[in-house]
Amino acid sequence: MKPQVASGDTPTGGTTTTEAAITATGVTVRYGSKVAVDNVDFSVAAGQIVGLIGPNGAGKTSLMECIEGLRKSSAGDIRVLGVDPVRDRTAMARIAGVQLQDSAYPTRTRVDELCTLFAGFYQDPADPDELLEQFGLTEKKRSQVTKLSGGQRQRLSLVLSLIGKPEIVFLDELTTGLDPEARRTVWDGLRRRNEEGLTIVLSSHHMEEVEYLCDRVSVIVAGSIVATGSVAELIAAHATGGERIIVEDAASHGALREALVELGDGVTVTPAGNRIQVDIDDASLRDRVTALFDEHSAVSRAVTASMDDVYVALTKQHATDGE
Ligand SMILES: Nc1ncnc2c1ncn2[C@@H]1O[C@H](COP(=O)(O)OP(=O)(O)OP(=O)(O)O)[C@@H](O)[C@H]1O
Repeated sequence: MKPQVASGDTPTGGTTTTEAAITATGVTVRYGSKVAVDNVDFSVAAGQIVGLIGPNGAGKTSLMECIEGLRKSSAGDIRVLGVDPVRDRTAMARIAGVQLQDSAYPTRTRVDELCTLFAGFYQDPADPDELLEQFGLTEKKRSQVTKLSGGQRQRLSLVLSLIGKPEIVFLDELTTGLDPEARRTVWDGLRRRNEEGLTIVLSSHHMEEVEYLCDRVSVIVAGSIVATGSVAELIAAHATGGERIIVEDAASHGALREALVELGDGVTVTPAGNRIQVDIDDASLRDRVTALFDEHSAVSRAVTASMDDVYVALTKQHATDGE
């Protein structure tokens, strides 16, 4: 029987199970005495987009490299669509594509030549032109790889990871260095591939990206997965329970800030550039806060909780737990 994995809540409150694309149990990665990944269980259902987030050095790349088969874990068991990624490199190359953080390609080669070279590795490759188009590189087709910008090279490595028509792709910080338009192009291209059945595992430091793309997200801190769920589940469980309001033009609102601080523990006042971030944890103070805004003629806007809040709450909590 194929391994199954819970893939999320159904509208009736139960959970659905689908074929597991990845099952990783008890994965540990040690570098000498350093434990970079500590007895982690991680699973991904086929057809999902799953994100790994966490601070620098948390262990995201180490865990992903083990799942990709590029690194042998110190302990644990990993299967990718039933394949042992370290032992069966040939099967792994057939089913999985990998976009690496620092990809080095022959520098004098042109983009289209490199795509043709990669396509030659596979029996039934994807159409490189279609991929270049999908990820906004058609105009760079005849450019030497060395003449591409960092963001264009990043997109090229994504195209190359998809040329073998993988069933699952691993993307490590995929849009780092991309401008906002290129980022949207990449996200939309990936969504389309996902709709065609591609399973995607990505690590990211961009919470907006995770919110836009991911069906499920795992948060990794100091080598352990500390939370997993959909974006909505994580926000409901871990984002600040109160209300957040942003006040513009902090420079002219010193007195307002002092008055808010005097309200005590139920209100947290945080300077944020030329804005003031006001978190109302005690709802009974809401009217007094509003009255102060009116009194000081402050321009304010409420913001909804996001993955940023989840990230900050969990990394703070687990950094403190670890102390
Ligand atoms: N080859 C290595 N030798 C020794 N230590 C390593 C090696 N690779 C990673 N580490 C250490 O293991 C820990 C986890 O690193 P890893 O690269 O997996 O983290 P990450 O979450 O991907 O970080 P980032 O967000 O910065 O990419 C870090 O403390 C790092 O210094």
